[in-house]
Amino acid sequence: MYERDTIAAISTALGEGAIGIVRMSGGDALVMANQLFKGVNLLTQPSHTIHYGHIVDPESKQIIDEVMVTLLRAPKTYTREDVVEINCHGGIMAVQAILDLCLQMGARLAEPGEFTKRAFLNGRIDLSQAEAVMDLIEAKTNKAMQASMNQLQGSLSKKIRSLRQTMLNTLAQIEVTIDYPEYDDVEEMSLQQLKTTAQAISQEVQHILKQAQSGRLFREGINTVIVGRPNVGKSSLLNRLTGWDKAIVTDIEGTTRDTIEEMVNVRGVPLKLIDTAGIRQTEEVVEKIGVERSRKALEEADLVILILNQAEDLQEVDLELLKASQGKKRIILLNKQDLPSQLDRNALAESSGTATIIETSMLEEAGLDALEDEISNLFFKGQLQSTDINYLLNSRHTQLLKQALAALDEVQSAVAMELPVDLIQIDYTRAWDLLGEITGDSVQDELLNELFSQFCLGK
Ligand SMILES: Nc1nc2c(c(=O)[nH]1)N(C=O)[C@@H](CNc1ccc(C(=O)N[C@@H](CCC(=O)O)C(=O)O)cc1)CN2
Ligand SMILES: Nc1nc2c(ncn2[C@@H]2O[C@H](COP(=O)(O)OP(=O)(O)OP(=O)(O)O)[C@@H](O)[C@H]2O)c(=O)[nH]1
Ligand SMILES: [K+]
Ligand SMILES: [Mg+2]
Repeated sequence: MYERDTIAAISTALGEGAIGIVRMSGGDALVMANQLFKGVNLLTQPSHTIHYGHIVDPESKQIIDEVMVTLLRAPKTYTREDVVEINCHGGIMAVQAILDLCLQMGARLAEPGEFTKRAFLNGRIDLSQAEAVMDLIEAKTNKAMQASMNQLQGSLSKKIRSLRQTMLNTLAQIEVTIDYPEYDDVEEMSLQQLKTTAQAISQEVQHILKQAQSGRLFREGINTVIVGRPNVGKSSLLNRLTGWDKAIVTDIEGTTRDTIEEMVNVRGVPLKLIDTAGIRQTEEVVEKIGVERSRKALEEADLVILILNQAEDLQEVDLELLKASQGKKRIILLNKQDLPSQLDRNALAESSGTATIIETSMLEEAGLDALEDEISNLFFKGQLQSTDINYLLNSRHTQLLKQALAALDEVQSAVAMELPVDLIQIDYTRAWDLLGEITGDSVQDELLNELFSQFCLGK
């Protein structure tokens, strides 16, 4: 069924490493490798064995490298095809030379992700699992890695399949209602029931989308932007949280000219911390651009840390920033507590709403614990534990889920309008299909087959 050509690629990072792997997959992988390998006859060796020997250029007879060759016969392999892995010396020369020899033997250079694509095409993993492999490779935080591992093990697929199963049951009943009106015991599939299922599924889909939003935060780090007027202590905060003097701190206003990013881990919460140029009216060209970037960073933030200097009274820019950050998750710091207070707390209360206010002194390193507590509270408060971050959605998944939601909405309003069942069924089936595209399960014909196999009518 899977007579695909044999592909080859370097499967380890190019660069100086101790070992590099050239991997081949396909029906001719073993034969090709055997032509290059001087050692035992690979063709007669059992599967899942590893063999010491040399790679020799069959034309020049030149020894290219001393290697270990792993032999994996279909179907218990990564791609479900025959796989050979040539473990050679690291660096660029040996792996490249051995890859070239594989290509000379007739293998084709694999496209990016093609081994994993074959794992999908040959049915070992589904689409969302294949996508998880890519996420795993790109994971930058421990939590991100756990999340993609969950996905790789099929958590999203499992969830989607169970939703589709529920929908399928409803569809099956409708089908019977339409085609076999004489079965009056199943004819009771009321429109109301259809609506209820659509509602339930729609809630679940919304839940997945919401969870995934949190998942994204953990995968990429929470975009945390430090804003405030010049000299309030933004760069000082960045340095305190990162534990080293990443940003320049001086008593000169406008020291930070451009946004500075650093990943930090606050009580297990990964933050992409962004220090910005102090916001003020300026005609200075470079600073002006910096201020623009600060405002943009504020707009894109998942979390805003707004710093005020409590040794001065609130200024227009402070009020403007309080307003601009209103709709966001935010924490307000009253910095420079070591200095006499000048800030009118009542005026602040009017503009700060329900935001948490923390008193700090970067100079004396005071209030940082309270800040870390608050950050971890904001993101862990009951709803989010690392083990819950099951779903990693890429934009394809998100699109499909949103489209499915729209279709389910249509179902609900069609029911409200008392449209005929077979019309409503179209939207319902569309939602079912859209969800199926996430796992790669959706095929139109499949719907009918499944319906019949599920709902054995005995005719
Ligand atoms: N040398 C090497 N290391 C590697 C990989 C690889 O391809 N080669 N992997 C590449 O990503 C990862 C391991 N992932 C793998 C996933 C599935 C199978 C596999 O053979 N699955 C079969 C048989 C399982 C079994 O024996 O029980 C299957 O699911 O049918 C192999 C590796 C990480 N380390
Ligand atoms: N007394 C006192 N001084 C502080 C405190 N935090 C920061 N400073 C000082 O205030 C000055 C400005 O600090 P920065 O961290 O550079 O301020 P900033 O907000 O990054 O300033 P810009 O980059 O210019 O916008 C420096 O001299 C710091 O040492 C504090 O809590 N107390
Ligand atoms: K400064
Ligand atoms: Mg600064």
